[in-house]
Amino acid sequence: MKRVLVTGANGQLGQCLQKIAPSYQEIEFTFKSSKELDITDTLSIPKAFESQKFDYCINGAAYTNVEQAEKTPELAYAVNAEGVKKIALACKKHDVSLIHISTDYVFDGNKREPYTVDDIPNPINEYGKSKLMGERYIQELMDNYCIIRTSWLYSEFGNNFYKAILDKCKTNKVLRVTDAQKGCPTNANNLALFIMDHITNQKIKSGIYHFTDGIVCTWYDFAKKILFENGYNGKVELVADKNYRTFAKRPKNSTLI
Ligand SMILES: NC(=O)C1=CN([C@@H]2O[C@H](COP(=O)(O)OP(=O)(O)OC[C@H]3O[C@@H](n4cnc5c(N)ncnc54)[C@H](OP(=O)(O)O)[C@@H]3O)[C@@H](O)[C@H]2O)C=CC1
Ligand SMILES: Cc1cn([C@H]2C[C@H](O)[C@@H](COP(=O)(O)OP(=O)(O)O[C@H]3O[C@@H](C)C(=O)[C@@H](O)[C@H]3O)O2)c(=O)[nH]c1=O
Repeated sequence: MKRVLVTGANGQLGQCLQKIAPSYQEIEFTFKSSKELDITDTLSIPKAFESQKFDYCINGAAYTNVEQAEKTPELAYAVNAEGVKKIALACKKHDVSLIHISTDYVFDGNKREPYTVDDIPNPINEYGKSKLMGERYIQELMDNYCIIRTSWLYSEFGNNFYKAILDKCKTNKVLRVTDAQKGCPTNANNLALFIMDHITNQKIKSGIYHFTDGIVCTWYDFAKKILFENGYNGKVELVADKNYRTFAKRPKNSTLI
């Protein structure tokens, strides 16, 4: 019987993991929401790790609001960098293997081809910088870890671009979506399965991995697909808008391979 602790359990990935957990009878999951285990809180971390011996910790806890991170970066760093450091130290102390999720936004987007794990990160926004700092802490402190970079997550859970576009379709006749960035939309349910495959088969060694669903497109292309899948074609007009205004800079190309 393997024991797995999941942080950030009520987030998008956390809920995908909760959905598939019953099909892993040989694994005992402990799901902790942000209220039950705050990864920035030096007291709540030891409490969780001392409550029982875990084999794995899946860190689904993160500050993921890319726009807000520009305005209050200290909150993003507290969770994505210092919080991750605290989790890494606890995992090391209790001999727990850490599965941590990182992002395509650690890259600057200037490369024309897809980014490999050997490419050097150079984030251009505060969210990406804070996530890279989290990665670096894990690499410095731990031997037994797996950092999985993924991108453009969507699912039936949490907040994501797919749901934002669907919400807008309910009220807007015209949608403006940028075609100035390309990347790989990834179903968070597939990421959850990939993580569980790692745990059940112990196939991959410590290090950094890239996981996506493999299809490269722009946000505009993705929005087009979302409209099509949900019967909004012809009902809502989709306009490609290179100049869609945002607070945070985003990489032009954050395709992962
Ligand atoms: N969403 C995406 O498109 C992508 C996400 N990723 C990465 O994948 C991982 C999962 O993302 P996703 O599930 O979409 O993110 P969500 O924002 O949906 O979930 C993150 C969870 O972390 C929790 N959390 C925030 N702060 C803390 C804290 N201090 N202590 C404990 N929990 C906390 C949140 O709780 P609360 O709601 O209470 O704040 C939330 O439940 C993250 O590491 C993210 O950086 C990578 C690429 C793409
Ligand atoms: C909702 C919307 C967004 N956009 C633009 C804004 C932005 O440039 C791009 C993406 O929009 P969002 O702000 O929803 O997505 P964003 O928060 O940038 O998504 C990112 O989240 C973090 C957590 C990650 O790790 C990344 O992989 C990525 O998924 O699309 C439009 O052009 N029109 C719209 O109607």
